Amino acid sequence: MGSISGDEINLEDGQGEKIFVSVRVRPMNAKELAKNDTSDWECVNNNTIVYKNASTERSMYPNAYTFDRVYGNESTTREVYEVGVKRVALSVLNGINTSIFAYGQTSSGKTYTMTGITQYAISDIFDHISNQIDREFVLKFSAIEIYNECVRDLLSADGTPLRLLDDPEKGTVVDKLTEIHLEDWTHLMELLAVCEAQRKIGETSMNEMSSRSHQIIRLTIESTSNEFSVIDSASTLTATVNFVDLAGSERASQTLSAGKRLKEGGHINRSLLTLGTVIRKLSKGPKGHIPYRDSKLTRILQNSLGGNARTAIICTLSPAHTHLEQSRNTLLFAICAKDVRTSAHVNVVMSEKALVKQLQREMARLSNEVKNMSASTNDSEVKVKEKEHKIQKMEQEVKDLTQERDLARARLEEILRAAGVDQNLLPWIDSGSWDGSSVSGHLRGGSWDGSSVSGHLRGGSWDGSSASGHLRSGSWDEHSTSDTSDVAVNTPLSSAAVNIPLSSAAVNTYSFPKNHKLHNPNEDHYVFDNITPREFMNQYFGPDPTQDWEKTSQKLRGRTHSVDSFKDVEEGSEKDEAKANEGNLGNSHVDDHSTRVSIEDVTCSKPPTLTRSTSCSAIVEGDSSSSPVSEKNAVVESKSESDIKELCRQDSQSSFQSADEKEMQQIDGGVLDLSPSSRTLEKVMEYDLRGRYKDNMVKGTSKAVESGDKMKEGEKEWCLVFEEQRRKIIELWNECNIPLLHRTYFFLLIKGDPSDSVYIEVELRRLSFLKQTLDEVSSARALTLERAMLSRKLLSKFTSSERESLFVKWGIDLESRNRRFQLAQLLWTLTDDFEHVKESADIVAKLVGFEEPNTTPMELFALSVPPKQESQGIFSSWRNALSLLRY
Ligand SMILES: Nc1ncnc2c1ncn2[C@@H]1O[C@H](COP(=O)(O)OP(=O)(O)OP(=O)(O)O)[C@@H](O)[C@H]1O
Repeated sequence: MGSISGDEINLEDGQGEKIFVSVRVRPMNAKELAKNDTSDWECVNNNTIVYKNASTERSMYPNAYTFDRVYGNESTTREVYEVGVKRVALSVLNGINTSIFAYGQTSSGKTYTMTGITQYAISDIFDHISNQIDREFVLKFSAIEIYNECVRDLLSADGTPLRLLDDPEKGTVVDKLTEIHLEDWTHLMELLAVCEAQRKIGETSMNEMSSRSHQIIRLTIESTSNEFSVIDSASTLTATVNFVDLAGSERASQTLSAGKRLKEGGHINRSLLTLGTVIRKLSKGPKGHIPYRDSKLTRILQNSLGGNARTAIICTLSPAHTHLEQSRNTLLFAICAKDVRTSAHVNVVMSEKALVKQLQREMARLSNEVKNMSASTNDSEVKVKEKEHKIQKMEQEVKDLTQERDLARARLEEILRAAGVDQNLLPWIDSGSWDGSSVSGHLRGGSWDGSSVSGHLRGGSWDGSSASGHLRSGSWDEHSTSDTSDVAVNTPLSSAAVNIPLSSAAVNTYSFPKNHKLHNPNEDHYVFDNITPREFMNQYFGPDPTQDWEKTSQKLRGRTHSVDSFKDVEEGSEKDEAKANEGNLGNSHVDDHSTRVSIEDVTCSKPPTLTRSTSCSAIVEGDSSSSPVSEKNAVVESKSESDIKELCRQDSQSSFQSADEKEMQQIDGGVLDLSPSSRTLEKVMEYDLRGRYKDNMVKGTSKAVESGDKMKEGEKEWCLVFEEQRRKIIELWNECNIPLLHRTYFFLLIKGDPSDSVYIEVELRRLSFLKQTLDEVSSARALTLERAMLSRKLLSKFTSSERESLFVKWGIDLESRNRRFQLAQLLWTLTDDFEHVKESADIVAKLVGFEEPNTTPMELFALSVPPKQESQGIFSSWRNALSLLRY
């Protein structure tokens, strides 16, 4: 792939690469001018900014500061982007992780600058991609904010704080972060609007739209060559670009903060202080303790600051004398940042698709060489022997390659099948596969010089001698249960890199298969195509995470026991998150403590222990302390235990594959793992259960007949009830995606004895509660998107002049997309009837005029109006709300 900018930065200077630091001074704003404040700073050339009033005061601070670039108050964001920042940002296209930050005091212009920079950079990325015909690109978009030391997913309606996990290869990763396959510019604008609407902003006396959180927008770019003629190009490059808009440092006295704003300010200042300390220490060299872990911000940005990333920092200043101290602090930060070095390198990931193609190509080449050797006949006897020896070695190599190729292919097919991709579209289906054995025939008769093979292989990033070894020792091997689909060529890997969902990846990733033609997610499509919000979310945001009951319930608990490769490194503050998390749950979904305990029982993934009741029936025990029957322990018959062990083994083997696909494999008798599918197991269990249950019945009946007795009416009834309850349980298990392990235990141990009724009822209650919770979470998620899309639709009901006068009435800045979007959402919330939209708009206009100390109109509105209800008109609720507010 060609370089995207002429002036490439040299990555190999031995000491790493310096952060590109620029300073931008914004113009004086209306408030500063009204107070007759003076402007303190002047950019005397492209690199130096000086303090203008040096002669009037004696100060310990320097008066002139030099940086990679400085921009005066007349500069445009385009200029700031074009010089330096662009080069750093676009390195992502060459497989280098990059980060662009804006740092500065509140109201100094960080959001103003970063909004433009983000759009210019992504626009250039799109342009570059559209001009590349020899590589295929996959873009994934994600966004978070760090608010009051909690990490939130800006693309999810669920405000639950996300956890940070330490991954040995990727560093700190945000657990369960939504990642969306980015389609085009319109899609990007939609996503940025959703982020803007979701981001916490608030009014302070210094900035009426002050960002109260740090925002990180992340774009991951993977590119794979279409052509596989050169070994290097068979690899996938994958890298991320972060656009970081930090919250501004602030002084409570200046921002006149109190209450909520003061608390936010405290968190903001603390994390910026840690960022400052990290930068200061890094500027003295990477040795010694760097306190990355002291704040979520520095943990997340660790790679961008001292690790594998190319970084640019734009420090923004207010020129006003009132802010002199803050401006000097910003410049001191910038001075330290100048000396920080990162060690960016190209991230190459070899996807299995590339690997299969590469192996195939290599085998074809060997085949040709063998043919050529066969053609040569005038060799001496010694030389013929030598060649025969080489040929034997090569035969072995060919066998190895065949095996590796087949394994890589099988693995890829497995992944594609899981993603629902039509396998007929796979590139190698039609191409004649090369059969190693037929080559042996050629080899025997001819002569051959194998030296060129290893020479060729070693020339690339992949080397023939290590090909099979690399595969075996890499992150993938035939029996691996790892869900990583790629083989690393250079470490570290920046992300899993095939464009298909991997069932249990660290992030909640969804991207569309290459052949999937995605419609533009525009609101017309959504509003008029009778598509439900849930379908819409699934289509555009990927599979609903709430379908995965385990993950969701773990999220609800704020803690996980999952056995993934990450090390859980949560600290005190994250315990708070978990608490907050539970608090949320308590407010929204959970009515009583006992129910929450129940759900924990069901969701606990630590290996259950078996207990049996005195009635010889048993239950699954997730957490013995919370089980009402845990004291009644007894040993389960050994036969069942071995059954269970076997089932557990199969369950763990089956974690990657869906029930359907395994069943398919079983039927096909294919090359893949043939362990029984969960569905098959379920059938076995049903059969088992029915068998035992029927056995009991038959025995009971025959006994009854023998004794001339009739089966008691109560027993018959119980049998019917049991049958019905069992059916319901299976239904709920399927709906809540309950793991096979739990199902297995349950049905091995509950045999239909009347004394089991209590356990069955407990199971039913737990499942019903779980189902209800999952439904609520997923509809809340759908609702946010629905609002976002519909609000735009509603605004489009107005002519442009109507819209303008509406915005004027609403008292909002026409340029402020964020405000407009929020108000449009508001508008949508208060009407479910398009006829009333204009009337509603007037009411919004009134509401926006409503002032109350410490409460924004939006907050008031959120408090007073219930969420959209389906049949009952929200319009009347709105009117009621308004009358409550004495309008
Ligand atoms: N270079 C500039 N030219 C013109 N206006 C600017 C410039 N920089 C900032 N502004 C204006 O100054 C105001 C504050 O800017 P902005 O919200 O970007 O500050 P911020 O640093 O992000 O503040 P906070 O940290 O409080 O979020 C906005 O109204 C913005 O339009």
